[in-house]
Amino acid sequence: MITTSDLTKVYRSRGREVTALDGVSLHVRPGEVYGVIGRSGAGKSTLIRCLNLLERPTSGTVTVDGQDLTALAGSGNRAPRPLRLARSGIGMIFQHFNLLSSRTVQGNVELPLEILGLSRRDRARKALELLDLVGLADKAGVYPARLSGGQKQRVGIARALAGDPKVLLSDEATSALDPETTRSVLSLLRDLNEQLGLTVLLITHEMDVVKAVCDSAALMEKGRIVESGAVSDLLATPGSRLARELFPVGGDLSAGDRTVVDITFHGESTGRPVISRLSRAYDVDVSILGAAMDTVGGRQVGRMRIELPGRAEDNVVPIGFLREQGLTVELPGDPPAGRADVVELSGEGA
Ligand SMILES: Nc1ncnc2c1ncn2[C@@H]1O[C@H](COP(=O)(O)OP(=O)(O)OP(=O)(O)O)[C@@H](O)[C@H]1O
Repeated sequence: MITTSDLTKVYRSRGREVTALDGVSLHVRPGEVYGVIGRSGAGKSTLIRCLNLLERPTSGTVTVDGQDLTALAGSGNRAPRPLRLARSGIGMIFQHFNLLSSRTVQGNVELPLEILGLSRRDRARKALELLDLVGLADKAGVYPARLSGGQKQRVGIARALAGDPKVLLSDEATSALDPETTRSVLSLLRDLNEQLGLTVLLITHEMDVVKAVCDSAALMEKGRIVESGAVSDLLATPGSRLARELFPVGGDLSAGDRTVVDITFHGESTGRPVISRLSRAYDVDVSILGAAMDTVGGRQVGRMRIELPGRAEDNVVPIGFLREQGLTVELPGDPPAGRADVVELSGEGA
């Protein structure tokens, strides 16, 4: 649904060049919620602004729903009509909501419908439908100043859906909200994704957002995507940084004649008594250093850090047993062998 190919953006100001995007190739499948995560300055905002041509990339292409947006002339808010039309298929929500304080809630949602040229009656009907969809039907006549942050973001979402977009871009949409409101806005995004088949690309600096709602994720650093893939694949991949950050296992690495093993349980393996079987089968004392269960991307996942007596070479057979049980097994003391610079774990079509 969204594909970028070798996207670069170089800013030039006061004789200095900043490469904000450095060859970003991204593939977001129709109907998925895709999170781009990275620290401040990684290039996330630049990426999202290049996706809808609010900024023109220096090179590379952006295709949304089969249309190459970079082939259309212009950029920014005052772009020529073909780009503005293409953009009506892409909704966007913002960290600080960007509502007009002089208009009521309904007036804010009607704004893009006015630009699309709908009659007063059709605008009102559509705006009320959208407000109902986001749970704010009773706030149509209220001004934004009287709304909570979560309600303002719901208005932002209703407004973003006015042009019946297939794609919704979210620029840190929950960063200004408290944890509970964040959860309810993310759950609304997930509902809209499921009900309307909406493809959602969100940028965030919070791992919890990715954990709560994303099917796929990409880690961005210094303008580059350094790792990407379906969250469930990432969790099953030894050495994945995203997996480690999404789901830190806890427990210190101990030194000496011991082997520390990180295990990820997912799918059917979460219910099996694997550790007691391991202990019985190999007559080995297993120490549990840290463990947690959580829901990631709507699926239950468990992580555990255990310690076995003896060095790694002495534990090849018990470790093999764990792998045979369908678990992802990592030896966190070892550097990941032969890892490529960029890890791409997406399934077909990526
Ligand atoms: N208009 C601009 N002119 C010059 N440099 C810019 C401009 N916009 C962004 N940059 C630079 O590009 C780099 C990426 O910035 P960007 O805002 O995309 O990162 P980010 O990951 O979204 O971070 P944040 O969450 O802090 O906004 C930074 O070094 C930033 O200073």
